Amino acid sequence: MSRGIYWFRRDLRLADNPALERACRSHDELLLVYVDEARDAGVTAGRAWLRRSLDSLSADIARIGGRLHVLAGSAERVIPALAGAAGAEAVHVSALHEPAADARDLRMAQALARDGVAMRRSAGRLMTEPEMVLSKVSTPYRVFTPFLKAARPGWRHRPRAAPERLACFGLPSGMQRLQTSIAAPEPDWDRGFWEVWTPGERHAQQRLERFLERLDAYPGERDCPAVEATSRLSPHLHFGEISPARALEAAQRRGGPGADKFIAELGWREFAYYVLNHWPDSTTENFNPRFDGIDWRHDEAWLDAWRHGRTGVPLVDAGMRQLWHEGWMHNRVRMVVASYLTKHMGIHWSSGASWFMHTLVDADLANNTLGWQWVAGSGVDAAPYHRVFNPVAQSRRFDPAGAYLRRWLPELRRLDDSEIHAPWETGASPHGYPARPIVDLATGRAEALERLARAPKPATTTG
Ligand SMILES: Cc1cc2nc3c(=O)[nH]c(=O)nc-3n(C[C@H](O)[C@H](O)[C@H](O)COP(=O)(O)OP(=O)(O)OC[C@H]3O[C@@H](n4cnc5c(N)ncnc54)[C@H](O)[C@@H]3O)c2cc1C
Repeated sequence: MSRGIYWFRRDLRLADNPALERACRSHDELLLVYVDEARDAGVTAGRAWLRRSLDSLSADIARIGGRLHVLAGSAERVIPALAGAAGAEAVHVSALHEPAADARDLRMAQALARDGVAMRRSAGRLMTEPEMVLSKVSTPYRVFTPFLKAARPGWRHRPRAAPERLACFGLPSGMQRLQTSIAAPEPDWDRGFWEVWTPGERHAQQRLERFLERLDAYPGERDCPAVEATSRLSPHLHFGEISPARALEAAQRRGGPGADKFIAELGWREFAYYVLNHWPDSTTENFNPRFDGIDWRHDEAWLDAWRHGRTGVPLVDAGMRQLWHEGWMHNRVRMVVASYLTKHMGIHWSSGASWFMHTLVDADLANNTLGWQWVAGSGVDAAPYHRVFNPVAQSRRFDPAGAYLRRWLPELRRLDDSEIHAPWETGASPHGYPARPIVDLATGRAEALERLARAPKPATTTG
């Protein structure tokens, strides 16, 4: 009788999960576990999602005869102890493709090997192995378009069905004390999330199907925050409730210009992981060292106004309030709020990135870092620093009727379309909303450009 352990991480699904398929093929019985290591790491939107996603996965597993055990502790201790106590031959995982997590997997594989247990890692989270795609001179790509051109031919996919039955064995004796469950946030600040989201594999698949019906409109409407034109698959992809390959294959089957655009966006996710793997320091360091010399502003009151949607700039405030309420923000608005923080307010991108990591249900180290460094101008293939998004022009262009602003800023609901994007211009700012932007748009832009001009040019550039 061969026994294996399946350790779920960010692959919270049964279908199209190569690691799980391999585990089922390799053993007569499995022990299915999730190790909750972040119990003391504070409350985040992602954790609120995780709680429901694990409930959904547990129910799906139970339907096919298995059982998921959620255990508390450090995985580096829990997994080898479980393997030893259960007499498991192997521990199966999907690769995470985050440098720190991958280094830990390597340490764990070595520790397990000393006890005669194999660690089997399978791909599935990404469609591109970051190490496999290199330029002609064997260096990593720094620009998205050539990366996509090189990577995309390798994105082949044979969808895998979910296992029909799961034969599971129970926790070895003495291990029951590790069982835990993730507590609901207290107070229930996450309640707005569940008006728009349902975590879990089944809902991820349904969201994909609903999106495919609107795929033709995606290229034309994906920048309009008032329209539900994008897939909203990001939290499902982050937690692995659906594989990127499944989304790719479905879009390819559907075809058309919408499919090409959507696949390119999936490509940005691949690129973000690629950059993270080749430049692991980019999560904390400016990719472009010139940005180290910028005199960033440290202003808690400004940061607080930005976080809570009180800057006096309607599109920025609407975005930050959507983020707080839904745990998600439209991509166009993410760019605008990030630009306002880093350029107009002169606050370093890491402050915004860390707020996003706490408040987004799709908070993802790779995607978030790439997004912030891109907007700030400090990243790989970044927007040029002198590109300062004008939040009023963006608002007029992408939300001309102010529907998005009215949804999130009740104070401005009564303003007409000509006033709502920049209420201070006509003296229309209603009581209860800042009378003018915390940083004037023209002054903030000029100061941002001066700030960069003042930063000394480093003698050499890295990377
Ligand atoms: C400052 C900033 C921070 C961001 N932080 C995150 C984050 O923490 N987590 C996250 O998943 N995305 C992040 N993004 C990227 C992007 O905003 C979201 O992926 C997108 O809004 C999710 O909505 P969607 O699923 O409807 O996207 P769709 O347009 O339907 O795209 C499909 C999928 O492609 C991927 N994708 C799309 N755009 C990007 C992009 N620019 N970079 C990387 N992947 C992309 C996502 O996985 C997305 O779910 C950030 C962008 C910016 C500008």
